[in-house]
Amino acid sequence: MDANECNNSENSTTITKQAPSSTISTKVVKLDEIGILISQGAEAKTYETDLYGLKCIVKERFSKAYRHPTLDQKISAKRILQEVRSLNKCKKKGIQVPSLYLVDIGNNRIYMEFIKGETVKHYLYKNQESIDHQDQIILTMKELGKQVGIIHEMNVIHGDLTTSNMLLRESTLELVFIDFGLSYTSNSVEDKAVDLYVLERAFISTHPNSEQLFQTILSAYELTSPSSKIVIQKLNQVRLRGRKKTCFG
Ligand SMILES: Nc1ncnc2c1ncn2[C@@H]1O[C@H](COP(=O)(O)OP(=O)(O)OP(=O)(O)O)[C@@H](O)[C@H]1O
Repeated sequence: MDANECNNSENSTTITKQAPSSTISTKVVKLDEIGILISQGAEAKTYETDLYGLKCIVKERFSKAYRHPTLDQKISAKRILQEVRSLNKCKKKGIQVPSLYLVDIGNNRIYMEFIKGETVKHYLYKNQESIDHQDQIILTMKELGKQVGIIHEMNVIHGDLTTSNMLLRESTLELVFIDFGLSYTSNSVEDKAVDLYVLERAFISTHPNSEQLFQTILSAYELTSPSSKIVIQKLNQVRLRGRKKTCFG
């Protein structure tokens, strides 16, 4: 496969330089032929496939016809590298994210661990009203707040914190963060507060009566570091701005 190999042991990722062109095949394997399309977003298609016998997920960014091809390739490569960087930083800190198997910049693809489980969105839809699941839901919300706090402490902004971008591993019910395609590095309190605001809006718009759940997330977030208190104060300002926008357009 024509790829830049990404060796993701627990602590390191190396993207190796491409082999001399005489030694590699130029045939690009079409993912439609070898995988099952499981999702198509605005920028990428996600497939489930098999890599040397290992079930995996491949995320392929597709080109945008309205962008100049060279610029398009640059933007795609930048986003892929940013996603890879964020995944690695999180992995190193012990945050549950899919392990990286291969990065294929030439074909705008990332191959990663397939997480067997369901999205937090689906889990809450099914169980939010069930008395039997309340303890597990609260545990998951506390874990969510703590993990986002650690992610922010590393100055990683996820960029798309929604309950669709968190999976619960079937075997352990561990929370796994996915989709770092819009992530970036920033130490700005404002950026972290906006990340939380996106999560809050996602909760309010997707899960009815979830104010208490979000409060549980914030309480756990607040405990992660001294600076997280400041982020929550900023969140109040971001909320006010959001309301003004909704009221006055
Ligand atoms: N590592 C994984 N293991 C299992 N399923 C995954 C994995 N990564 C992604 N998925 C599934 O594929 C879907 C889309 O993945 P992802 O969110 O990364 O792509 P996207 O194109 O950026 O999507 P979106 O348009 O929702 O932002 C997820 O909602 C999830 O159901």
